[in-house]
Amino acid sequence: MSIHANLTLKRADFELNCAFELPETGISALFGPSGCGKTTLLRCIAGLEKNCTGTLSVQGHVWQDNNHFIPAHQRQLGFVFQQPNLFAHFSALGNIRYAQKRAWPGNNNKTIEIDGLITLLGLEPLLERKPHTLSGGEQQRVAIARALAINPALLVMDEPLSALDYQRKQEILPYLQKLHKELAIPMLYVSHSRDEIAQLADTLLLMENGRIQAQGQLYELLTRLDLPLAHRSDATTVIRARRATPEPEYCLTRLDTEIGELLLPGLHSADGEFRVQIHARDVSLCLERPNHSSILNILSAQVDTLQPEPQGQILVRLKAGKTILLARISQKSAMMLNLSPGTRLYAQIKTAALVQ
Ligand SMILES: Nc1ncnc2c1ncn2[C@@H]1O[C@H](COP(=O)(O)OP(=O)(O)OP(=O)(O)O)[C@@H](O)[C@H]1O
Repeated sequence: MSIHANLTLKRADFELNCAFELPETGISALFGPSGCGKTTLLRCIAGLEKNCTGTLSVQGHVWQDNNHFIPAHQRQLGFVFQQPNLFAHFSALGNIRYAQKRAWPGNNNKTIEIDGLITLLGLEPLLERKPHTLSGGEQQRVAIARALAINPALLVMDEPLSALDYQRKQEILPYLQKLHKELAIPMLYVSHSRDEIAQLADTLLLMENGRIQAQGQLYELLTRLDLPLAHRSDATTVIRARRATPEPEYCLTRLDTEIGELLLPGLHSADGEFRVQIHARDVSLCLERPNHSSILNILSAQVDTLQPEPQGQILVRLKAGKTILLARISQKSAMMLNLSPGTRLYAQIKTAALVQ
């Protein structure tokens, strides 16, 4: 772990008390209800809250402890806000160069090359344009490049997509996925969107009422029944495919996953990690393998836990090999199938229900 934090901040009507660790690379998502303290925690990390006490070390450098408090401008941190806040009088390239002139010295292979960054974020056609001529998503891509151009030891993003409409979000997400794959920088990403987190995060920090409620691998925390995510109406399992192979004849993609082969609509190609989401409400269960079904994705699984939910529903936590899958079915169905922990069954998921 390269980032260690144990931070406290007391306000008249709010107390932050967060202890956590972040890995050296990858995206850690900070997720929690409105007002739980996510932005306050980021401000503490950035050194913007003078009354924040405790310890924080990033990549071996102490940013604060009982005796030291490194001021904000001396913390090797890149910050991306909800609004891009670009300098209006500079071009896109001017904004990036401005940050580059103030860049921290690199250490070994961790220096970020500006040309590579421009390519990674698809900025070549935009470089000479002024911010007011760019779309919100394009401006945000420039803002991300600017934050990375200072060669940060940690990149923090506070709901970077929240000001964008659905279409612009979909345009920018692949760039964030590329950053995630290609940059060896730890990123802390705040979002209200469970969907964004499922697409981007490796690690999850769940926050509630000023505290870190749980932290761990995204895949595990999404399916833990003692945590709130599994109980939301959009509860989901994220499945990692090792490879995605297009099948043009039916406009489908065959995914080679840890739980077997899955078919996804559309044509995708990937030789490496490729994620799909399976919503609990889209998984149906049967005791015998169906032979005459339109559903193409049929997995062998075993009931791990059953948990009754409101509205006559039941959450079924399934084990498919070593992978956990959630199914939300009616209590009546669970009773008719006589489900209990250990029951062997088949989980069915329509191809159209798989979400990339
Ligand atoms: N400058 C401030 N002065 C006093 N209280 C504040 C200040 N900023 C935020 N708060 C309070 O601190 C608490 C945490 O707010 P914060 O903005 O960190 O939450 P959040 O999880 O980021 O919320 P959201 O998801 O809505 O952005 C809230 O109770 C909020 O009202």
